Amino acid sequence: MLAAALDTAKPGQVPPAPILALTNAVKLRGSPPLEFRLEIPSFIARAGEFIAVVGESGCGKSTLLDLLALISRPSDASGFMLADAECGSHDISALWRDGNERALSTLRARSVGYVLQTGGLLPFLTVGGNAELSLALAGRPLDRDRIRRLAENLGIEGQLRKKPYQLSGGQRQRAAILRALAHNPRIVLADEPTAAVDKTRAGAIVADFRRIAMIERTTVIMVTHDLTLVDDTADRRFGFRLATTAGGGTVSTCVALGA
Ligand SMILES: Nc1ncnc2c1ncn2[C@@H]1O[C@H](COP(=O)(O)OP(=O)(O)OP(=O)(O)O)[C@@H](O)[C@H]1O
Repeated sequence: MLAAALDTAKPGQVPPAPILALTNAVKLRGSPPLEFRLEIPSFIARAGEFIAVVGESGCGKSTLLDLLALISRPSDASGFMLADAECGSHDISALWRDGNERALSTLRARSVGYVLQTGGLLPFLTVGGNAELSLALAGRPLDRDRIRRLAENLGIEGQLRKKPYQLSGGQRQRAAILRALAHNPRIVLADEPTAAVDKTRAGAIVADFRRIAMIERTTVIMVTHDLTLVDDTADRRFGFRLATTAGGGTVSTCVALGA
């Protein structure tokens, strides 16, 4: 795995450059005294890594993903960088500070893919149509060969003409992964992508997801409450350390977990 390769890199070998780096970030939710405060001292992702974010309900996993997806603005951050294939590095803090919604939404569409717990596919489009829409929203030319190849790798090439309601739960999640990868984003954020399927199917889906992302050199950041699901898959893991403030609020600190 990539992390293992990095750990054993010979002196002088340069690890892949970060494509996403968030430093000394804070996100506040709610208001005192029952405020929720998520602290992220350092979250760095490199090309092709599969990173698991693990934690109990309410610890801030979705809050973290929304920050990384450029959907939600950090309350504070000393650094926030996203490297885009087309235009190089972007200072995301500056884009939020300047209210540059246009640049943020372009980056979101081009550089980020999202897999939701229950698929999040548009119900009125076919599986193929959902994937094609990702390319269109990212401003990329239609590439049916790419979509077919990804679908074959995910074992759903026979489902491309079906609508989401005509699929099984596992097929729907595979279709959501197809949609998230279709436009060749640098990063795919997956929020409990296998929550709706049984454990055996979940393991197979995560393994296929990891294999394809590695081929594509796409970074995957996957949220799960089940560490065993990503034990053999993840290059690195992040968790959350929770503390209660005197006023009854919560401080959750996102920390790297040991290998
Ligand atoms: N709009 C809001 N106002 C105030 N607090 C909020 C708001 N939304 C979420 N929170 C609080 O923020 C904390 C983190 O929520 P978040 O959804 O990120 O947790 P999570 O780890 O993804 O949980 P789950 O696994 O249950 O989805 C929770 O304790 C929640 O109560």
